[in-house]
Amino acid sequence: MPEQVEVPVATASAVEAEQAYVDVVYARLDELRASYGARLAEVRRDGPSGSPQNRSERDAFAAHYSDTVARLDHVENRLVFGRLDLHGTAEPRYVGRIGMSDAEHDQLLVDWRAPSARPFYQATAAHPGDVVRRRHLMTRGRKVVAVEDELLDTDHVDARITDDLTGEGALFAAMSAAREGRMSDIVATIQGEQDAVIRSSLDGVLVVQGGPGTGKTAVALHRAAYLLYAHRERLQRSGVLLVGPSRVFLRYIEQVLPSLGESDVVATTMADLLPGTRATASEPAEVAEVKGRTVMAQVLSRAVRALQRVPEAVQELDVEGVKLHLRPEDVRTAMARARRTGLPHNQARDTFALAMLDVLVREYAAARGGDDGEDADDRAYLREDVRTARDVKVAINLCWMPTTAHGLLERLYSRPELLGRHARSLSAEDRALLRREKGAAWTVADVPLLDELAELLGPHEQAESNRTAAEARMRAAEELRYAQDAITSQGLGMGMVSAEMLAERFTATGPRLTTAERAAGDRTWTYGHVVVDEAQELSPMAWRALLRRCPSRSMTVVGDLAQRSGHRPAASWSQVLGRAASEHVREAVLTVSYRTPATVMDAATAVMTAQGAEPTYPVRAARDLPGALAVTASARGELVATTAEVVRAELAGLDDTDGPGAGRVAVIVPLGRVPAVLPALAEDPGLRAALTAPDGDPLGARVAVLDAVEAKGLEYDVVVLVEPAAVLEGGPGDLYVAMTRPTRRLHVVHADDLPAGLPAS
Ligand SMILES: Nc1ncnc2c1ncn2[C@@H]1O[C@H](COP(=O)(O)OP(=O)(O)OP(=O)(O)O)[C@@H](O)[C@H]1O
Repeated sequence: MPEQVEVPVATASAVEAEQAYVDVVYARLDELRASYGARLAEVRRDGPSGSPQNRSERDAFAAHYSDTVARLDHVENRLVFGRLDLHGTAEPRYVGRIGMSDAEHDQLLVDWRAPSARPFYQATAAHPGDVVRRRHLMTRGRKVVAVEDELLDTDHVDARITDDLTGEGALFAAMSAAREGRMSDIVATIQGEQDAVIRSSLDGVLVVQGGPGTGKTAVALHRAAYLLYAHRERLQRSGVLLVGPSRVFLRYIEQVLPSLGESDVVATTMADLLPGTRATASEPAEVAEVKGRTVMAQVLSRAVRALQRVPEAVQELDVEGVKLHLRPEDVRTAMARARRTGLPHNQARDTFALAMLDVLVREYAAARGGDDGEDADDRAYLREDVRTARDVKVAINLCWMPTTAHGLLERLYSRPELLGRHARSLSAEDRALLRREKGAAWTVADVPLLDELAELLGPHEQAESNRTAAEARMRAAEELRYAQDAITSQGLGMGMVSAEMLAERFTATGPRLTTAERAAGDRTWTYGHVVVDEAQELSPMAWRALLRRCPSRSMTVVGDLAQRSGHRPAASWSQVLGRAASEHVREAVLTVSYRTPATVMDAATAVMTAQGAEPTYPVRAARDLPGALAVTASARGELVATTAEVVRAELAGLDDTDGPGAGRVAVIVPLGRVPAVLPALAEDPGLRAALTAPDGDPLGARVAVLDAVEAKGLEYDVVVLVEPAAVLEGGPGDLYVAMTRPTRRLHVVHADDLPAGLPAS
């Protein structure tokens, strides 16, 4: 196992030769950018005028050109990273971020996702296929700084090459680079087992599991990019949904897909899944657990059904002084008819109301002395009398009450007698956990329940029209701004045309939205593929919400059961997935950790094993580093001061190795302690600047203070882990997550005893 990074030195002439090729590719990139940029400018110069049809076409072109320019801008870094020399062809094949041809249509670069790029990731000494030599090009900016060769021709096998790792020099350089607070792509160094997952078939549920740092997130993102490339027709129309554990995590990964040339993916968290609902409150884990149980689906379904009520006795209704009768048997018949439509509650109400009106109008007509020969106009008047009568409206509503998901869930939570009636399968203690005041903010665990209710209820006309009106107002304001810009930029105006007039013309064509934009705003949108990261955290109710969005069951589910929060370990993926575990599920395992040094990985495994929570999948660390694990004991009452000292020393260490200000440190503290520890550390003048997050971006600070749940999925050069015994109180998974975040060094600071399995020094 190599101890430190060794980028093989290639001959100067090889670097020079590759530089010449790389220059050609970048020159072509510049040419394409300039050409698309010019076309975009031309379309924009024509400005927002002309017929709605013209405008709509121009908008389509403008959107296409600006997408292409953005795509070309994003692939600047490491545009070319590989070369294959193949048996039987004199021309080498270059592999890069996107496919590119020169002006004569000769291929300059093969897209990494194309079938012909596959040997770059898959060929091994044992199975070289046609590959004689694989070359990794390491670049900084547009400059080739090194090349690394692997000879796969069996006559020249390099003894160092194993079947496990390809392009070790490039790989170790990537692994050891100082972290900048954002994930980068791994396109140049994808390993064989990862490539197999990335290119696995689109159909069915693929569960990708593996220990911390095995590249699950990286693989999930590259797979999304691969699927969009290989199945563009199918996925461009339906879209791809990516669900991550937190907004911070989504920011952490946000650059990866664009750098792979893909930006049309809807990325969200469970908290933000339901358009128009913001889940901002937090709640105890045991409350969330009850809300996540499958039985809640039954509870909600009963609550909706209870909105459909048959009166016990005949009711008298007054219509224009005439007494009509609402009979239980008529209500029952109308209800049966409405239920037979199979429509959600609010929509089926129309059928119910019409059927009831028919009965009442007949009685009304008879009471008014009319007969069957009455003409259509008369009947329409009679019907209108009945329909608008207050008594009738109230009675029909009482029998079939329209409502919103939010309103109903709020009533269930705040009225114990309602919950008692509909949630008999929950114990009294569990029901008490669900209780909350009206008007309290929503939590993440509420979102799947609201979504389930929205599905059962369907849109509520009044609530919906309020929302549509608000959206229309926003859109109108946007159109007005656009029109004002157009007037200013083209010197229109001068009393001839007002922004309002222009805006009115624009609205005729409506805004142009990408698939992702349309999908993100539509609760009922069904996606062509769904990727779920940190999937071990999702409740059965959350899976139901995701499955509704993916009827094709084409999903990539990524996670690690050992990293699950809380004290209820999951024995298997089928237990976690619940209904999502259909016969289409297939599992893949990633086995090598590219993040955490072996010493730290071994310590984390030992701690888990000592807690009786041995990790599900053994992980082999790709490397070790000297001094990767340090432990500092603190006097009780001086924990923060000791932590501050340790953090300062770690920052100084990074300054020395990577240059002033480079590298990131995370201080991981027990659940609930961030609000106390962060300001206390910030009192240290040596740390204040490093703790400051520019623009409030938590990933922007050089030193982050967070708990294990917030740290999920993230990584830092150095992790200072404060009081591991208390972190363990959140469950063994939390400590496992916390210990496996560093790429270089874990520094434990403790005043309490260390958890079993963690060596004292
Ligand atoms: N083939 C690779 N080449 C270079 N770096 C890699 C490769 N695979 C993974 N990495 C790096 O390893 C680190 C861990 O990857 P990632 O976050 O995807 O792992 P994970 O399995 O999702 O981890 P966790 O379960 O702890 O969240 C990242 O920095 C990633 O870029």
